[in-house]
Amino acid sequence: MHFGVKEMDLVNHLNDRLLFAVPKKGRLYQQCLELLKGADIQFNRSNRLDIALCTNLPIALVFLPAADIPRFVGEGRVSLGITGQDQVAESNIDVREIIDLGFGSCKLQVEVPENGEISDPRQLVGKSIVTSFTSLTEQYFRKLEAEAEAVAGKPAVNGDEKKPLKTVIKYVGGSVEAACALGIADAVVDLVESGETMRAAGLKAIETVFETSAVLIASQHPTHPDLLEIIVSRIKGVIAAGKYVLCNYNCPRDKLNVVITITPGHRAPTVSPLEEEGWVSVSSMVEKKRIAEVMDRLQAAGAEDILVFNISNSRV
Ligand SMILES: Nc1ncnc2c1ncn2[C@@H]1O[C@H](COP(=O)(O)OP(=O)(O)OP(=O)(O)O)[C@@H](O)[C@H]1O
Ligand SMILES: O=P(O)(O)OC[C@H]1O[C@H](OP(=O)(O)OP(=O)(O)O)[C@H](O)[C@@H]1O
Repeated sequence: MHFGVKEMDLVNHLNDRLLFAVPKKGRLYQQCLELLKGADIQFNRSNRLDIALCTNLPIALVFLPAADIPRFVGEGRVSLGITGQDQVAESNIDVREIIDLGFGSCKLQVEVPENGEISDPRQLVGKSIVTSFTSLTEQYFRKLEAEAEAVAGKPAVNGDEKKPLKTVIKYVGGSVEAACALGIADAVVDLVESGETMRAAGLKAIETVFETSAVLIASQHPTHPDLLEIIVSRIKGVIAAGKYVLCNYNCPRDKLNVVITITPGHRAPTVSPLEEEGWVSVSSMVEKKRIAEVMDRLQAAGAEDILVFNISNSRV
């Protein structure tokens, strides 16, 4: 971390500000910046400085590794943060998960050599596993070992944390996939999105340990609760705006009963009379991923002039 002299100056200006932790690089970085822009959280970040004061709100952004953000937020001095749900679960730290941000989706999976003998995670009990997620991996193998004991008819305490684990779990900080090829692991537990990295390393996934996406987290005791609520509702608005589109169409009044069941809207659709006798115009929010199917159904039900608009921001 680069807390230089300038940052020490900045630290002295932090007392009256809500601290908001954002990943300093990596997979979540770019989308976090877009989210902050959407929520109109403006800041200037000097080159290589990991603290930036917001210019339009009493907030300071702190740029930290995604893996460390749950700890900073859990300690309470940093009130808000964005990181992966995997990092929150791995850290075992008590923070409030506020909203699933819908990006950074991937799966923490058990990966083994594509052409090897292992095809079932139970074959890995007692073997060597390499991962950056040692806590989640240990929990997973504790459960697996307890199940194996139960099947063997021995008394099994489900996931007993005091019992030594037979499976060896080793930590590496990155390039986890290389561990099998380098002969230090029988399997790895790592994040998979497209599967390209895994396939390039000659590995295949045999089990999912955890499904994750980016999440907004808050400290249990935030320093500026009122400001926190404002930021949270701005971010919720940006996320909702990205999930929905606005659908407008015209239809004969006698078809209204049918079409509004297709576009019930967030609360209710807006229906306005048209100048043409017997016709109405309907406006309704629709989930973006369902819009093509909704347009098909509207057309089949007699709607005309169907128009779809992006929503740039919202408070719903
Ligand atoms: N391939 C991926 N697709 C989507 N989200 C991912 C992917 N890899 C990681 N993530 C999410 O991003 C978080 C941070 O991962 P990333 O690998 O970017 O961390 P980093 O170690 O801080 O960055 P870097 O890998 O550049 O050192 C992960 O905990 C996970 O929630
Ligand atoms: O399934 P894919 O789409 O190929 O993505 C998966 C890869 O992405 C992440 O690493 P990243 O590239 O962020 O670098 P890292 O290994 O340094 O963490 C993850 O650790 C995998 O290696």
